[in-house]
Amino acid sequence: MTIHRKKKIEVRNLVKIFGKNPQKAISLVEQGVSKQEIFERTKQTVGLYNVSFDVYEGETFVLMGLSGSGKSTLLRCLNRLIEPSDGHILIDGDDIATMDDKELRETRRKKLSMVFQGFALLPHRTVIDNVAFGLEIQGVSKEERYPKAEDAVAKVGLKGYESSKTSQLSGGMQQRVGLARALATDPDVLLMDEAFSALDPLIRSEMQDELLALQDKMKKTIVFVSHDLDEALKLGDRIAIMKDGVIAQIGTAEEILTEPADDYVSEFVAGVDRTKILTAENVMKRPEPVVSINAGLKVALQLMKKHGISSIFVVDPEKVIKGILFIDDAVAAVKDKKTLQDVLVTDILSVKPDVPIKEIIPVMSDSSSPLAVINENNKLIGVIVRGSILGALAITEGDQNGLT
Ligand SMILES: Nc1ncnc2c1ncn2[C@@H]1O[C@H](COP(=O)(O)OP(=O)(O)OP(=O)(O)O)[C@@H](O)[C@H]1O
Repeated sequence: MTIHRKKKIEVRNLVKIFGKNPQKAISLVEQGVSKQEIFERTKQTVGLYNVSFDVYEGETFVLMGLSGSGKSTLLRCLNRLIEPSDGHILIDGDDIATMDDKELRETRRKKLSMVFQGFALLPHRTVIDNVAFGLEIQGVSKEERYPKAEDAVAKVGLKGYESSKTSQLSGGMQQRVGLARALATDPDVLLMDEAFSALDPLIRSEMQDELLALQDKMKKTIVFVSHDLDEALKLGDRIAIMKDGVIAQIGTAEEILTEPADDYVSEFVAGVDRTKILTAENVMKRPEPVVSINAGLKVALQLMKKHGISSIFVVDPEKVIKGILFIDDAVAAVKDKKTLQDVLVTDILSVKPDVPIKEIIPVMSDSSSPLAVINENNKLIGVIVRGSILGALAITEGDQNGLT
């Protein structure tokens, strides 16, 4: 079944050249001249070149890349804080790039909100006033502003702090105020520019968790700029890796880790702890062979011998897992004239498909049995053996993280 998701943002052939003579720079980019050389020859900076991508409704899309790769420029083109040199940016099908001032103001007001790294708060005003301020500049009446601001303050966990001055709050709390101010207008699209980069690591991680929890409920479309790969992998439904003003790859965390588009992306993700990102689903094999609970021991034994395996999962006709049969038990049972049911081990190791490998490795290293991957109805959907994990991590024998 194909799921058709609504495109919220469509970026087409977006170009941004900083400087007075963009055309000269564009013709050099087209000839494959590097960004550095273009700058040396023309004094024009290639901010973005021919960038195209879609962001789906309800998606968290992360723009990721080294300093100067064009992330902020791209984000700021989306609400035209930076004017694109060329290309199209459709939001719900309407092209931001060609709107007149009035249409642009209206679209920003109704659909877009931005959260900045430096919080951009008014330090001597209270929390509630800062949040309401976002609504005030949109022309929302005072009667409407304050109830909306209170809702937003509660959403980000700052209930009780409404009358505190923002200058007296910690960095994490200030960023919550920044987030509340952006949420108060109930935008469809949140643009977040390195929103958590100024926070220390623990608070930052807390804010990331909070955003994930909020997003679970709000289902906004979020474009999030980060130069931190761990943050990108944690937050992004999909990630665009940028290099020198172009997108090197777009994909889910798993896609980027397992199928990097080029050497640049490979190097970029080389240091990532894959065990945190890859899940049971990414490393499982097809559950074959399995044996039916209604089959005899002899059939089970034949299957194990034919496939050279020492155990086999036993399922009912609906593929619901019933247990595991070990070859030694099966051989003994045939001799003793027992049935499959008599020697079936029902206490099996199993995981759900979304469990990270990090949690699976200790389980596997304590046991030689394969691990069953089951869905919410207890149907067997995959099997994990040690080799599948090692293969996915592509680690060498001397470095098996407790798997030996
Ligand atoms: N106003 C400007 N005038 C000239 N060049 C600019 C301007 N803004 C950005 N640039 C250049 O455009 C390129 C992309 O910059 P941008 O700020 O988008 O990168 P970034 O990936 O967001 O980096 P960072 O993480 O450091 O913010 C850089 O080479 C930068 O020097």
